[in-house]
Amino acid sequence: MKTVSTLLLFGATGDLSHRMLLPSLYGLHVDGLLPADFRIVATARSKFDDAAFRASAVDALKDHVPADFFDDAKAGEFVSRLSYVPLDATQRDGFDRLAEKIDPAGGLAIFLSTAPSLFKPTIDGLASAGLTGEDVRLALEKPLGTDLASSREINDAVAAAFPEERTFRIDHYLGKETVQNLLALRFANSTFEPLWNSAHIDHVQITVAETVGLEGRAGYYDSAGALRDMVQNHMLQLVALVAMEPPANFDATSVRDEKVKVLRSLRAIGSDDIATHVVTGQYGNGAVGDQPVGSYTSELGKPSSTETFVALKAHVDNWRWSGVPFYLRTGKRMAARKTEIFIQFKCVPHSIFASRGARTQANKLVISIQPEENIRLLVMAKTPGLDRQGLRLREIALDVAMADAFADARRRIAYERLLLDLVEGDPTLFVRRDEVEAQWQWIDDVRAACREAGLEPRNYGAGSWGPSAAIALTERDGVHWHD
Ligand SMILES: NC(=O)C1=CN([C@@H]2O[C@H](COP(=O)(O)OP(=O)(O)OC[C@H]3O[C@@H](n4cnc5c(N)ncnc54)[C@H](OP(=O)(O)O)[C@@H]3O)[C@@H](O)[C@H]2O)C=CC1
Ligand SMILES: O=C1O[C@H](COP(=O)(O)O)[C@@H](O)[C@H](O)[C@H]1O
Repeated sequence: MKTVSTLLLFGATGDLSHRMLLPSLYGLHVDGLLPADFRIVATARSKFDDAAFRASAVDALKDHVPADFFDDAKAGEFVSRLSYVPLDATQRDGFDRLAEKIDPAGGLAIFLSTAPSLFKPTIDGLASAGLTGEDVRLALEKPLGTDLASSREINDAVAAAFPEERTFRIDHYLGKETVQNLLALRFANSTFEPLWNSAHIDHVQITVAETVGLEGRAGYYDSAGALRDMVQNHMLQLVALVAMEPPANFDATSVRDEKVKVLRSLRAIGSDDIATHVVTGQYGNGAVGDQPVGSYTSELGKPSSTETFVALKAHVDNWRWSGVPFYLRTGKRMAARKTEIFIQFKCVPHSIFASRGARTQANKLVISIQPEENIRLLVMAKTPGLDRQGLRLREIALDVAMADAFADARRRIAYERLLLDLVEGDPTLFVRRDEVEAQWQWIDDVRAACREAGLEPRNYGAGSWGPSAAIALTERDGVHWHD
């Protein structure tokens, strides 16, 4: 696919645009990665002219770009690429005016950073203004539906104007450097892959813990909950990357073909499994660090049974992963911000050191995605000495901090990579329709089973690691969460 010369940004005045998209585009501009003639046409309902929107974009950059990366002159150059067209996406008449701002010959990437309820009217408006031709590609932000049925409706509306190869579904976790590094770790090294299976791996843990609460998104979050907000998309993508077979190439079809096989192999959780496989929670009063924090319902301002935490035991039912539990947990207002993949290997089959009184522990691989980005392999080593009182072994860490290993590389916002791939037409790090639908299928089954079993969120103190039942979920298998 060719590089396009225009980005059309819907929802340009919104939070995501201000915090992530404009700063990412600025980063690409500063690094010289945008074509010289590249233009960004921004749109939303608010009444700005070009100059006023550019001024608001500079303000957003000042607020959200790290101070040592913000530069007045560069920001001025960057915003000269921007123009603004006020438009209500639910009204067809504004789209022709929008089309006049766009050079069709250079190709167009459209980014919908708006509520999903606007996707269909927006696509209809784009089609009526001739903005869906073969040089046009469309990127969509999550949430892509609230269940499989609504996700299919969105996908059908998109497919009516944009074929799959021109549809770019965002999961911003795929834009994170350390998430991509998981693929490098697995498939650019010969060390791990022979061990990456049920013969050598005891279990996998994936944790996405956040310290933040609702952050001004109460309406959306209360209707979604942790299972749909985080597990349906980001966490299942992490599961797919950990569990997939080696793709033949690092290209969109090969990678996504392998991911979808994993997603389709997830074992459905039924209502009889709920007690042993799912724990949900909602935070009560507590403290994150030394900051007192009110309960979810006090933040929300009304009673709610929405889960702000979920822990699950999942299985990938295929040859490679038979019998290996994948423990997943995510929550708001937890003790620390931590996104981590933890691989627990099996113990050595026989310890030659046991007769000398030494205990061995199984190896562990800890892939920290954020806020620290590092890879740590925990292995056994002999404690130095003459062993007069018996031989002692100790767990030591082979530790690589990405920030040290790649000290000269700027840490980028995930959206920088995704926006550049959109502009250049590389869909490898975007989610294909069959993946999204397989993810929804599994989540719909979990939700139906939770309803049938009458599962209610348990209370956990803000600033903790979730309800104690989440600890029991793994402990009954003899497994401890890696905190
Ligand atoms: N913020 C975040 O961190 C994340 C957001 N998302 C998703 O991305 C999408 C955007 O999120 P966010 O920026 O936070 O939302 P906001 O509510 O902050 O922004 C919504 C944007 O849509 C515009 N808009 C609303 N109604 C219309 C309309 N009828 N026609 C044209 N434009 C309209 C608004 O501008 P105006 O009022 O001027 O029209 C604004 O620019 C949402 O679906 C959200 O769930 C996903 C992941 C993270
Ligand atoms: O998509 C979402 O992700 C964020 C967490 O993203 P991260 O990059 O900070 O890990 C989450 O806070 C939000 O609720 C969810 O919608």
